[in-house]
Amino acid sequence: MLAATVGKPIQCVAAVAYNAKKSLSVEEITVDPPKAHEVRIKIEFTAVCHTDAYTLSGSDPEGLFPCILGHEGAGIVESVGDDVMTVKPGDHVIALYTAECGKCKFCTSGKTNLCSAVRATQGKGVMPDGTTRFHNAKGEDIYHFMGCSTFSEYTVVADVSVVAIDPKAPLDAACLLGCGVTTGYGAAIKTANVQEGDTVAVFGCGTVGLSVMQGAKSRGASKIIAVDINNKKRQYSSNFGATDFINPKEDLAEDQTIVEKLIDMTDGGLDFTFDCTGNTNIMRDALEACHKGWGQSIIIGVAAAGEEISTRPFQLVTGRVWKGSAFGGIKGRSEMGGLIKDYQSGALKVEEFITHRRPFKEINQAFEDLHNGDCLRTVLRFQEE
Ligand SMILES: NC(=O)C1=CN([C@@H]2O[C@H](COP(=O)(O)OP(=O)(O)OC[C@H]3O[C@@H](n4cnc5c(N)ncnc54)[C@H](OP(=O)(O)O)[C@@H]3O)[C@@H](O)[C@H]2O)C=CC1
Ligand SMILES: N[C@@H](CCC(=O)N[C@@H](CSC=O)C(=O)NCC(=O)O)C(=O)O
Ligand SMILES: [Zn+2]
Ligand SMILES: [Zn+2]
Repeated sequence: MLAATVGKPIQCVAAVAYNAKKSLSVEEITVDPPKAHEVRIKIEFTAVCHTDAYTLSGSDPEGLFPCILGHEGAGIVESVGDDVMTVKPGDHVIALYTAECGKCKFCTSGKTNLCSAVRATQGKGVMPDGTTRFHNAKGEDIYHFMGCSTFSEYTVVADVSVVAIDPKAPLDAACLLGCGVTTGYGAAIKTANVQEGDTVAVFGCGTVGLSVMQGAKSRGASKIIAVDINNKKRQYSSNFGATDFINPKEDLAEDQTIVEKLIDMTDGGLDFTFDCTGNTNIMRDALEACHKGWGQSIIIGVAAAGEEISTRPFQLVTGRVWKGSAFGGIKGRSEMGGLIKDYQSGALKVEEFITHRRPFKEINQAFEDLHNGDCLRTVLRFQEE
């Protein structure tokens, strides 16, 4: 049965980021109906990813204000615009910040999960027609974010930016597949394509890094070394498959660098390293800890505007490879079903990342949770209990 709201604007709660470095304003906004090739979703659960905090910090060159942040969200389709063929009202869905149109040069290349269909307008905070579906009580426009804007009870996304999932999958866990878990797991099993016996080091043991570890473990990596400056991440790392944990602030001999320590531990360096911190000095360490001749370092962390990476070109001349990974190299619409199945079969841990739960109105505390060291993900619920 169609909702009574179909074709009409909806008033609902959202968290608006009016300025960088300021708390979000939890307020009532208006969400316009979806236009052609657009989908309006009732978000049930959303989590806060480190990238939301990064954009709110003002360090994102694409950050626009006022906007509605959030890109780890799951919910139920309320209505669809004309010509939407892939989802229908009532479908359980995950919003996708990496679209998949299936038709563009990128999608048809077979070489990447990046898609160009809506990326340009997505980066400008608007829908593909150049306008926004969000307005505040003063009638002012509010920008979209990463094509998702899940910090709103209702959001509108492009039809290429949403995937329907098995309705039996709990949406509070499924929302984490919208970014963190998929990103790390995919980086290990797709971008790096870790093989049995490989040695792996993961810098940064948040949701993304821990998900890399579980991907590497699923492939039978012989050594998975977790590196983090926060000792609270030691136990989490072990839970997600790490064989070793190093805190560079405590576990290095005098005058020993983390690179030297890792090379010592692995007979010359690692087959794969992953940066999951966004720190460009760590990215260099991660590359230089790779084995001469074949080691590959995958950059996942997002660095602030103006930051640059550097190393001696000799590091690459002698066979180390520097790569990046967005959304784990996963194609959201064609591959999410497989991840949901892995989660349902118990092969992929997802719920285990939910360390905190809060009602949506506590979203600002959820950003604080993120910086408190013991939080992997805070899941926010829209439904009052
Ligand atoms: N490429 C992509 O598609 C995606 C990229 N990202 C990016 O990935 C990164 C990780 O995200 P997420 O897991 O959510 O973030 P978290 O903040 O949860 O995890 C980062 C971890 O790195 C640790 N850390 C910070 N500095 C260092 C250091 N110098 N050495 C070792 N460890 C360090 C942090 O410790 P502490 O607890 O003390 O802060 C924390 O445990 C972010 O930069 C995020 O923006 C996220 C999703 C997708
Ligand atoms: N606007 C940012 C882009 C930061 C970035 O690299 N984002 C990742 C996803 S981070 C998710 O939590 C990504 O997928 N990048 C590919 C893309 O097309 O954006 C900046 O400019 O720094
Ligand atoms: Zn994210
Ligand atoms: Zn495409």
